[in-house]
Amino acid sequence: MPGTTLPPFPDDVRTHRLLTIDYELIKAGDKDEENRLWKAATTIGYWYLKNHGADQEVSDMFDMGSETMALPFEERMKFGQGEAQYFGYKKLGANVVNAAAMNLNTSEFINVSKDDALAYPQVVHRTYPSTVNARMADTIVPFVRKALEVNYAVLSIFNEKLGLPQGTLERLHAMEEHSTSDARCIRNPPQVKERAANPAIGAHTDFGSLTFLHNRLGGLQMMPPGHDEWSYVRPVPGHAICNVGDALSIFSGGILQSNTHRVVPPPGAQVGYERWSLSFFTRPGNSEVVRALVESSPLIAEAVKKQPDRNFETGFTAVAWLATRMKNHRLNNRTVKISSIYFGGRNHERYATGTRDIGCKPRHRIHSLVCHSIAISYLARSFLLWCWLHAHHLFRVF
Ligand SMILES: O=C(O)CCC(=O)C(=O)O
Ligand SMILES: [Fe+2]
Repeated sequence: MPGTTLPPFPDDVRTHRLLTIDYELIKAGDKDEENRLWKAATTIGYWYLKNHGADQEVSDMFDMGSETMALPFEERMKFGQGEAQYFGYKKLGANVVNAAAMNLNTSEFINVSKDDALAYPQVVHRTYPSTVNARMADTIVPFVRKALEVNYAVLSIFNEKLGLPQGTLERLHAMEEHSTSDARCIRNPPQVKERAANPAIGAHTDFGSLTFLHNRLGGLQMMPPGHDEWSYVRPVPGHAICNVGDALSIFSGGILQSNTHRVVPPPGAQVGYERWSLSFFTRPGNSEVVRALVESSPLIAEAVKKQPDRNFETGFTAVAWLATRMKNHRLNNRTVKISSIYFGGRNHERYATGTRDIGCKPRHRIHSLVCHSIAISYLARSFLLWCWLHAHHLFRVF
């Protein structure tokens, strides 16, 4: 990957255009740019971020990733994620990406905890491969600090827009509090088949609050609200792809959107290339409870009132919430669509994390009406058969 010339992203695949936010303008307090960021976060939950100033750190992190994946497999596995561990190395095929087909994912990654990086050489959660330790001070810590700087700037804008008391979101994600925040470098081996049935990372929403993502090849796809088909997110050089995760969406009473996405083999001529991506996930402090901040903001209280069917009280602390979500993800990717149902003139997709209204498309309505008609005629026939049997029985008795 590093140093390789990659084929361009094709022009003939469906993509979703994201707003591009300029981090230089955000830092300068530009109100128009803050409004554009707010629009992106409350409509689709995704945006590009340019001028983030992290290009060198990102490139160094990719080098760290390839050095780590070049270690002998047994060496990597010494630092493997156990059942309960979230940080460390995850081998290929450890998660299920398609519950029905029991397909396993085709990605491997190394997760480095924010707490371990910032405390290094002290160990807070766990130890890492030699390739990670060797780059802790001059690669990982600078990347973690940059990502945190970007994500805190974004959180402070959301805090103001949500009408929360100053510093509320920053406190919920306090740098000093231990958390599951981490940097993740992912490798997907080259694939032979474009749009293969087996996604590299199955459909999911991010569990935490904010994701700061960097990739070079296509393959990331999202399901924009109201759509029922996947769209690629085109990688743009020097632009991070940022998104809202479930925890922040819940804190905000659903005002901030966390959207479903997945990773499939790169499209077009990119398919035969190894795919790398790098994320920093900002997650709430371990002891913070994941629930809508209704007491702190009338705007959030109002939003929650308008969605009586959605549960904004998870009853979990952030650390327990992540453990539960991870367990589901490993056993069976429950954030994958479980079923589609049609009621009230709308189509709904059922996920383990809730039901999502995906709007109404005429062909779904027809499909749903046909299914309902078949079901009703089946029930009617069963009822008639039961009546006949019963009448026959009565006739014989009398
Ligand atoms: O690899 C990518 O482009 C996205 C990865 C992702 O969605 C994740 O790690 O949660
Ligand atoms: Fe993700």
